[in-house]
Amino acid sequence: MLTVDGSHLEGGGQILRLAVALSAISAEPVTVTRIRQNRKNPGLAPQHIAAVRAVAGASDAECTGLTPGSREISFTPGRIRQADLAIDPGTAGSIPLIVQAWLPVALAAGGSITVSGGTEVPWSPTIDYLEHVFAPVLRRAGASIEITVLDRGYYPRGGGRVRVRVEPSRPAPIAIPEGEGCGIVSSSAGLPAHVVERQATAARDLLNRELDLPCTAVLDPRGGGASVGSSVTAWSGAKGAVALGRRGLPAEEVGRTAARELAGECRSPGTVDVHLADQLLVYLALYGGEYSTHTLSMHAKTAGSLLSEFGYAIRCEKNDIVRFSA
Ligand SMILES: Nc1ncnc2c1ncn2[C@@H]1O[C@H](COP(=O)(O)OP(=O)(O)OP(=O)(O)O)[C@@H](O)[C@H]1O
Repeated sequence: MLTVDGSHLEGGGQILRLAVALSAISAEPVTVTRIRQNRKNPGLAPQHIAAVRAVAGASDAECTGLTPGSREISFTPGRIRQADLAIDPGTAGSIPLIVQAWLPVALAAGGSITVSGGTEVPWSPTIDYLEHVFAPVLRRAGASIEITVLDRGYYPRGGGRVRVRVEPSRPAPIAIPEGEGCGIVSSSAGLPAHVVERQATAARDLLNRELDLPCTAVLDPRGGGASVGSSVTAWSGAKGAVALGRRGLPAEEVGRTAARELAGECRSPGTVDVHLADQLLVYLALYGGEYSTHTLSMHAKTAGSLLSEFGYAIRCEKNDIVRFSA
């Protein structure tokens, strides 16, 4: 039984999600203590519980301590099995983060998950980032991952629903393709149709000016669902950037924020953006390969040290560029 300290100031939820996924994959029971201890709202939030339940469903695990506010859980995995799961945190908890907890486990045996909650949530990848930045790296390595957005759900109301289906696969080592051009998804719900157009135009204009790359934009305006909100996700190759709308923020500014961040990522050294760098580490550990980014983030450090606690070795060389390999 491994004991993992979940009290890091940054990446508290990440430690928990990754710890249970690694427990399931390595068949090593784990206790996570002092969960998000130094946060304003310490302990488990509904989205963390949902992520643990998703991993437990894919690995027939027994858990204790899975209640809101709990500071300690134990997770005893069974056998990874093909399962079709439905997970609903009952809040606008991030669907992409719940899916990311489940995915490395589910890839071993295949299966599906339908998750309710938020497709666009602050401090989290958007669902478009999952589809266009994160998943393509794994698909290129041989994973079969199908993501269907049934409803978008914007923070704080949520109400989104996403189904992800994977085939059993053992992907080849991670290798990052060169980006050719850029893509944009501009989305909204419960707002006038011109919002998605203005967001996309502002993002495309800035990217054309700054990067001189051909740019295609997809507009996804939806009528009244449970939530009101908007987002822009922009990407080139395995570098992406997201921005969320909010009341009082001009639509153009949402588009420019995502585009500016993407332009910055594209001008920086490395093959993936700083967020994808931490999200891919578990796959690097499982399948081997290499990639690089410009900054060693706290999230990447945290994921790297957790992987080594489970016996997975990742090499990280840091010069003017940060290279990860395994
Ligand atoms: N703008 C972004 N684009 C892509 N990925 C992002 C972005 N912002 C955050 N992420 C990713 O989301 C994850 C956030 O993990 P973290 O543990 O901080 O969140 P959390 O589960 O909400 O934790 P806590 O609830 O303790 O704050 C990280 O993998 C990070 O790379």
